[in-house]
Amino acid sequence: MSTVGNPANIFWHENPVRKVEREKLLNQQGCVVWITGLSGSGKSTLACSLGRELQSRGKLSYVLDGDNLRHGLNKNLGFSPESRTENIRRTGKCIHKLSIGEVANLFADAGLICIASLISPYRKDRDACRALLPDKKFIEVFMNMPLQLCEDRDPKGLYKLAREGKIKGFTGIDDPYEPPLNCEIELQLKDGVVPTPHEMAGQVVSYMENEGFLEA
Ligand SMILES: Nc1ncnc2c1ncn2[C@@H]1O[C@H](COP(=O)(O)OS(=O)(=O)O)[C@@H](OP(=O)(O)O)[C@H]1O
Ligand SMILES: Nc1ncnc2c1ncn2[C@@H]1O[C@H](COP(=O)(O)OP(=O)(O)O)[C@@H](O)[C@H]1O
Repeated sequence: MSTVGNPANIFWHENPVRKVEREKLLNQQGCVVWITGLSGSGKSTLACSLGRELQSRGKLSYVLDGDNLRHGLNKNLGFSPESRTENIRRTGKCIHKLSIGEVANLFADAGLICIASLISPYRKDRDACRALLPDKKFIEVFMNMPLQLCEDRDPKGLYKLAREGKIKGFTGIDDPYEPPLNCEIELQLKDGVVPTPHEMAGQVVSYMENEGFLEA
């Protein structure tokens, strides 16, 4: 009888190099910055700006972008509620698909600052990713931009297609986005103006500095 997939026959092998040692080497705390928000709200832009800012401070980060991962790791996934959940967190039903939450957790364990940028519309999925990580190592950043702004931007023309009924189940149009209830950072308009990517990245970096993530 095959024992493949039987957790009873799988054992944890301890790595002699501990996470704190890796963090000391990098002089930073491994963590996940999880950027959530509507399509077009600026997630990828913030992820890039934050990555650049951290790099300039000598901090090692890596971006996991939903759109990009759907070209590779998760290319067989669609946008049904089940697929979105699978994209973000392995449900255990499908052994071939990698969960971004699990991957982000591995990056954080490696000592990196993992920047995950996904719509991640469902609260339960984000909370499940949070639960994968040690306490306070999951920094949820909510891109709280109005739907109208995202739709006006529509850089890929997807909102237009969704309004025309040519894409079904589009987040914010005919599929829900559940805003976070207790995120660490909320980014929003200031006096009706969108902060620059640099300003937004600065807000995240300030939080990380204050919370001690940028030193071992
Ligand atoms: N139905 C539907 N709803 C929402 N988004 C859609 C859809 N179909 C395609 N796209 C494009 O896919 C990008 C979102 O992928 P994600 O992996 O971040 O989505 S999710 O977290 O699994 O919901 C998203 O990219 P971003 O604009 O960068 O968010 C869209 O370009
Ligand atoms: N802070 C910002 N100020 C002005 N334009 C922005 C800002 N952030 C993003 N944009 C623009 O909005 C569009 C969508 O941004 P993007 O980062 O692709 O969003 P998402 O990853 O959430 O879909 C892009 O054309 C981008 O240049």
